[in-house]
Amino acid sequence: MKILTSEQIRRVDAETIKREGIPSLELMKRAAKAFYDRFTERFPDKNSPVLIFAGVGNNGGDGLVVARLLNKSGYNVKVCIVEYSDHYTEDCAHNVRRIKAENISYMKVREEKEIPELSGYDLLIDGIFGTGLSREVSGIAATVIQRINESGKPVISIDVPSGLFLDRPTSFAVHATETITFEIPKLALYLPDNQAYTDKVTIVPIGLNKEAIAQEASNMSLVERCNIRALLKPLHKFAHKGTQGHGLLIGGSLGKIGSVCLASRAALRSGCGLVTAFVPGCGTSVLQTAFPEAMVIEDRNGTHITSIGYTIRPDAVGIGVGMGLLPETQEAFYRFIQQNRAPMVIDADGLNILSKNREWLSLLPPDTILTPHPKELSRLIGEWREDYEKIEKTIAFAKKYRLIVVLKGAYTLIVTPEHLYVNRTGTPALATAGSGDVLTGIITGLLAQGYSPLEAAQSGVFLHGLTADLTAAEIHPRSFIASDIIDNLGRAYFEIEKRIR
Ligand SMILES: NC(=O)C1=CN([C@@H]2O[C@H](COP(=O)(O)OP(=O)(O)OC[C@H]3O[C@@H](n4cnc5c(N)ncnc54)[C@H](OP(=O)(O)O)[C@@H]3O)[C@@H](O)[C@H]2O)[C@@H](O)CC1
Ligand SMILES: Nc1ncnc2c1ncn2[C@@H]1O[C@H](COP(=O)(O)OP(=O)(O)O)[C@@H](O)[C@H]1O
Ligand SMILES: [K+]
Repeated sequence: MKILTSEQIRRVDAETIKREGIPSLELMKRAAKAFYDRFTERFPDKNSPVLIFAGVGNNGGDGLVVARLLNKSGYNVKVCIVEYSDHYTEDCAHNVRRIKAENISYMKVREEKEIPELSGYDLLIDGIFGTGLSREVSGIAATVIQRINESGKPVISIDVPSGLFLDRPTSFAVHATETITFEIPKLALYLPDNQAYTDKVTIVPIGLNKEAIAQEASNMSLVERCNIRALLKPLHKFAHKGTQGHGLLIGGSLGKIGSVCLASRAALRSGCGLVTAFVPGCGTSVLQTAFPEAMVIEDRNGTHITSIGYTIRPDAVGIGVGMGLLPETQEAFYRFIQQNRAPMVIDADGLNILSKNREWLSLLPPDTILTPHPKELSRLIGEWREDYEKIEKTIAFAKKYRLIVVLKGAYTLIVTPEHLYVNRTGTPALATAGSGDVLTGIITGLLAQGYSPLEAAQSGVFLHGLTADLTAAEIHPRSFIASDIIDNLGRAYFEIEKRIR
C-alpha cells in the first residue's frame, strides 16, 4: 500500500469524486461510515457519553457525520464545534445544518471559557484538523487540544491526530489513543518522534478510486501480508535439504554464544535446509547441545573469533551477533568481507565494527543487508535531529554504499536506495533480549533459500513481527522471549498463507 503526502491525498480525493461521478458529500459519508463501523466495534457500549470535537473543514465534516450516525444508532453523543475560523467548508456547513435538524446537542467554541468540562465524558472523538493542516496550531484550536490532552480520556482521532503534520516534525498535536485513518497510510503515523500523538493506528478503506491512487508516484509503502504471500516460494514435493539453502551464522564470543544459537535456530525455522554456525571454540558444545540440528565450525581461538575460514559453500551469511569488538575479531571481519561473495546480513557487533572502520563499507557487495537499531544506525550515519532527517540520511547512506538498511523499531523501516518500506507487524513483546539476533537469523535463512535481499528483508521483518501479533492473546507481552519468536515462525507462515476471502 502506497504511503502518500497530504498533497497527493487531496488529489486522490478530488479524482475519486471526478472519476466516480459522486458528490464530495458522498465521499465524506463513506469516510464517516468507515470510522463509525470501526468505532462501534471497538466501543459497543452506547451509554458511554461521547464528545465529538469538529473543526470547520472536512475533517470536522467527518466528525459531524460520525455524530449523526452514532446518534441514530442510540449512542449518547454531544458535539463541540471548534470554530477556529469563520470559513466552513461547504460539506462541513451542510452537516452543521443536518445536526441541528436532527436535534443533536452541540455547542460552538470560539474562546476558552466556552470549552466544555470534559470529565463527564468517557470517550472523545477528534475531528478538528485532518490532512488539511498547513501551519502550527494556535488560538482556540490549540487551547482545545491542550484540554483534550490534559483530560486523560481515550481519544479516537478521525484520519489524523489533529495538529500532526504529515511531512515535517510536529511539536504539538492531539495525543490520540487510536487513529482511524482513511485508506491511505501516512508516514507521520509511524515515526517514533510522533509516538505521543499516534498510539494505535487503524487503516479503513473508504472506496477511493484505485486508478487515482495508482497515478500517484511514491517511493514509500507499507509492507503488507499480500505482498509477502505473493513472494513466498512453494515447497516442492521433491524438495530436500540440499535444495532449501544453506545458511551460515558467524558470531559469538565467551558469554555471548546464545546470540548465535538464537540466530541459527531462527534461520533453520525460517525454512532453509542446512544451518552452520561459525563460533569461537567455547561455543561448540553449547551449540551442539542446545541446537543439535545445526552444524558447527569453530574458530581456532577459544573465546572470540580471530579468523573466519571454512570449506563449506553457504548460500547466505549472517554475521556479527555477539561477536565482540576485539582487534583480532575486527581483523577477521575485515578479511571475511573482502572475500565473501554470498548474500550477507550484518548485525550488532558487525555493524559496530563497520562504524569504527567506515572505509570498509565500500567493500560490501551491493544489496548487503544491515540491520541496525537506532543506536547502531547513529554510529553508522551520525546523529539526527528528527525522524525526517534520519530517514534522509539513511537513504543517502543506502545510496552511497548500495545497501539495504533495516532500521529496527516499533515500526521497522526497510530503506533501499530507491524506496522506503514501513513494516507494521510486531508489538512491544519484541522488546526483549535476543529478538534482534532472531531477526538476523530469519533474514539469513530466507536469503539462503534464494529470496532476493529485498524480499528477504521484507518477509523476515514481517514474519518476525507477526509472531508477536499472533501470540498476543496467549503469551503475555511482558513474558514473551526471543525463543517464542522462533517457536511461532511456523504459525506466522500459516497466517500468511491463509486464504482470505
Ligand atoms: N482523504 C480523503 O480522500 C477524504 C478526506 N476526508 C476528510 O477531509 C479531511 C481534510 O479536510 P480539509 O482539507 O478540509 O482540511 P482539514 O484538515 O479539515 O482542515 C481545515 C482547514 O483548516 C485550515 N488550517 C490548516 N491549518 C490550520 C491551523 N493551524 N490553524 C487554523 N486553520 C488551519 C486550512 O484552511 P486554510 O486556512 O489554509 O485555507 C484547512 O483547509 C481529511 O483529513 C478527512 O478527514 C473525507 O471527508 C473524505 C475523503
Ligand atoms: N515496541 C516494539 N514494537 C514492535 N517491535 C519491536 C518493539 N521493540 C522492539 N521491536 C523489535 O525487536 C527487535 C529488537 O532488536 P534489537 O534491538 O537488535 O534487540 P537485541 O539486541 O536484544 O537482539 C527489532 O526487530 C525491533 O523491530
Ligand atoms: K483529526
